[in-house]
Amino acid sequence: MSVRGIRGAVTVEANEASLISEATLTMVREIMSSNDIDPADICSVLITVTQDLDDSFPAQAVRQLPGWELVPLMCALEVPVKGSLERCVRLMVLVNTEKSQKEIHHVYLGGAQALRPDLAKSKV
Ligand SMILES: C=C(O[C@@H]1C=C(C(=O)O)C=C[C@H]1O)C(=O)O
Repeated sequence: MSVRGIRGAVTVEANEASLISEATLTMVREIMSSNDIDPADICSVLITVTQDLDDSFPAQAVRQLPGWELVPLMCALEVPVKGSLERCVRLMVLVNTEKSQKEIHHVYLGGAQALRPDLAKSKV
């Protein structure tokens, strides 16, 4: 068993709490299903948001998912690099798994696919 990191990123249509929650949960569900993860095996989750998303804490939505009550969550601001992708929620999930690094599926959705086209396309 090793600790592996799984990355996710998704863009949000507008700075509204419901849209931030919806996009974040879509990304979380896709990470969980494509990597066959049980929330009890998650060590922690770091969520970053770009500065233009200030209508809610995405962690509050994630915590409502069944089985996620004890998963340690943390939100932070993404590095505000000039000209970088707007309205983006990023995730780093640390999980205990038997999978190798190559077997991990990272999830880039919507406009965030442009961040890592190499990962967005590949399903190892
Ligand atoms: C390219 C991304 O955006 C930024 C750059 C990263 C990188 O170069 O690896 C990782 C996270 C972000 O700080 C991404 O989210 O993948």
